[in-house]
Amino acid sequence: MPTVPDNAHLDARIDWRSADDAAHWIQTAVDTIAGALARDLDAQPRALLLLSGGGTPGPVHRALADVALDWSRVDVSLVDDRWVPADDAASNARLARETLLHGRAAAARFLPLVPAIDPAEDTADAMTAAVDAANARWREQGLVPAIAVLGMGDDGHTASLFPGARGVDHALATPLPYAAIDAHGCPGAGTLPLRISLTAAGLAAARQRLLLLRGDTKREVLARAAAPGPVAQYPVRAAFADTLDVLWCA
Ligand SMILES: O=C(O)[C@H](O)[C@@H](O)[C@H](O)[C@H](O)COP(=O)(O)O
Repeated sequence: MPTVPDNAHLDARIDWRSADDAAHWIQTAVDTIAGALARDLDAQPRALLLLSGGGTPGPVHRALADVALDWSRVDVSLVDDRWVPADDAASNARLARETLLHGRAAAARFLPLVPAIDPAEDTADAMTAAVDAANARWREQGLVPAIAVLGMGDDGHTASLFPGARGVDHALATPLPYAAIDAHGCPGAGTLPLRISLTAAGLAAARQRLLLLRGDTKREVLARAAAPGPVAQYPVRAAFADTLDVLWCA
């Protein structure tokens, strides 16, 4: 079992777990997420699950879909999404629908962040309206997320909080759960710079945060981020609220 990296001055608030192999990593992630949902479903009528996008979480979502939960009482929403149509290959809503929302989990209620995009509408206005709607829904739904499942880029971003992106300073300071991000010029955002993202407050609001990491590069980036420093330098630091569960595998 790989041990916690000896070069990692991990903050006491990081609960680091590493898995021997991908199968163990997936099952541990599924058990953690399902446990968080079951805990909330035991205590209240509904539970809220927040998912990220990217290339890491798909296998976990697929395995999670088979878990025997009362999925009809689960709301699934997103940590962040790209400002693309819901059927776009880059859409995190599409990723959630394709990897989680089938089988047993098809009974869950999905709450997207990005509405149908009207090309005739001013993009900035449309994104502002979508963020306002996501924040209003969060307030009206009154649900504390049972768990936010996070990823991290090699630049130390999580959600869509890219270092140096327009809107990140606001997202790290606002008490609202979602914000619009313009990551033009941020390599980590690739060709998808316009985002709606959980803010630092949104990340902190979740009862639990699970950061799923694969590979040595991400382990090293997290170790650097775990050292003291400004959140804006490594925005994954915004997820260090209270406790951050990290699950890593080579
Ligand atoms: O919309 C997104 O891209 C994600 O929410 C983002 O925060 C992702 O978790 C990281 O970029 C890591 O992505 P990988 O899993 O592809 O490394």
